Amino acid sequence: MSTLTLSTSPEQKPQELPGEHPTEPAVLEVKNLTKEFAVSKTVSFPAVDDVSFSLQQGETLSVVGESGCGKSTLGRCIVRGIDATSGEVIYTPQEGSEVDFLSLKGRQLKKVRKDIQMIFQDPHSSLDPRQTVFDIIAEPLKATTRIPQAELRRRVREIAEKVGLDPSHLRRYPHSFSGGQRQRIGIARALVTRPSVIVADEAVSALDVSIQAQIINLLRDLQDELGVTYLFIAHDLSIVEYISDRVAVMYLGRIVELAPTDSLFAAPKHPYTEVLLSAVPQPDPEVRRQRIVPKGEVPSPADRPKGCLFANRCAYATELCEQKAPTLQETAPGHFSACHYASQLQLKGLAQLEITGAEDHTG
Ligand SMILES: Nc1ncnc2c1ncn2[C@@H]1O[C@H](COP(=O)(O)OP(=O)(O)OP(=O)(O)O)[C@@H](O)[C@H]1O
Repeated sequence: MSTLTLSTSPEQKPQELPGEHPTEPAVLEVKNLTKEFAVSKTVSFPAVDDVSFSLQQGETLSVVGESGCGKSTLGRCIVRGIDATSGEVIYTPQEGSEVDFLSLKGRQLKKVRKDIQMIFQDPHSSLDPRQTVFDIIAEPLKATTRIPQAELRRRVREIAEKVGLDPSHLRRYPHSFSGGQRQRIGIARALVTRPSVIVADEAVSALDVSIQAQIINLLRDLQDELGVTYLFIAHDLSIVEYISDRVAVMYLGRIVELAPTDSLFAAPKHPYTEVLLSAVPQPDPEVRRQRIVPKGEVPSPADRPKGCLFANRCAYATELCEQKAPTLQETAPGHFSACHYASQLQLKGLAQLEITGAEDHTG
C-alpha cells in the first residue's frame, strides 16, 4: 500500500511535554487527558485520547482538525464544562503554587475557575435571552467571587468598554444585538474575571467574514493588553495562521503534530497536516493549490486501528504504520510529530502547494 518504502524506523527520543520553551514555567499543562464517550452499554471510545501539551503565558495555541476529531471535547474538559475520564490540567497561577484544576473541589475550584474561562462558538445559544447584557457579563464574577455591587458595576462597565460595547447596551437583552455584538458580549463575559487562560471554541466560525476579522483583532488587542493566554479551537486554517503562535493538529482524538505556526505551515511533519494545508482556500484566482485528497474513510471511533490512526488514509504509510502507533516526538526545535517517518518525509508546506496547474497528488 505504500508509495514510499523506508527500511528503518526513526530513532525514538524520550518524550517530553510539547511546549515552545519547555524550560520556562507553563501557565497550563495538559497531561495525558482522555475523554471517553459510550457508543453502547459495553463499548466506549476516546474522543480525546491521551493528549498532552503545555501553554506558555501570553501565547495563542490553536487546535485544528476536521469535524469530530475531538477539539471541542478537549476544550470542554480543560475548562471542566465536562468531566475528563482521566488526566490532569496543571494550572500555575501568577502568584501561588501549581494545582491540578481537574481535581479541585469547593472553594479552591471556585478560585481557580475564574482564571480559566471559555468563549463559545454560537453567540445565539450561549447567551441567556432572559438576562440583560449586564447580568450575562456579571454572572461569572458573581459565581466565583464575593464582590460589592458598586465594584461589580465598575468591573462590568470596564470590560464592556474594552470589548467595544456601549454602557447603554448593558441594560438591553442579547436578542437585540447582531452576531458580532453578541460575540463581544461573550468575550466580555469570559474576561470579566480577569482570567489567565481563555479557551475559545470556534469563537468566530458563526460570524460573517468581515465581522470575523474585527473579532479576531479584538482578541489580539485584548491579549496584548491583558496578557491572556488563548487555546484557540478552530477549523479555518487561514485564521489560525494569522492568530497563532503555535498550532496543534488533532486526528481522531490525538495530537498528531504540534509546532510553531510558521514551521507548521512552511514545513509540516505529518502527512495529515499536509492534507489539511492543501484544503486551505486560495484567495488568488491565478494560483491553483495542489489539493491532496486522502484515500479511504476516517476509521469508525469504535473500531480504531491499532497502529497509526491515519495509516489507512496516508499516502506514505508502510507496514510499520499499520502495526505500531507512533508517539509525538520532537523532530525540530519545538516541532513535534506523531509520524514514524517525520524526519524522512519531505512534505509540502502551504507555499509549495500553491502551484499553478499542478496535478492532484492523491497517493
Ligand atoms: N456528549 C457526547 N456523547 C457522545 N459522543 C460525543 C459527545 N460529544 C462529542 N461526541 C463525539 O466525540 C467526538 C469528538 O467530538 P467533538 O465535538 O469534540 O469534535 P470537534 O473536533 O470539536 O468537531 P466539531 O468541529 O464538529 O465540533 C465525535 O465523534 C463526537 O460525535
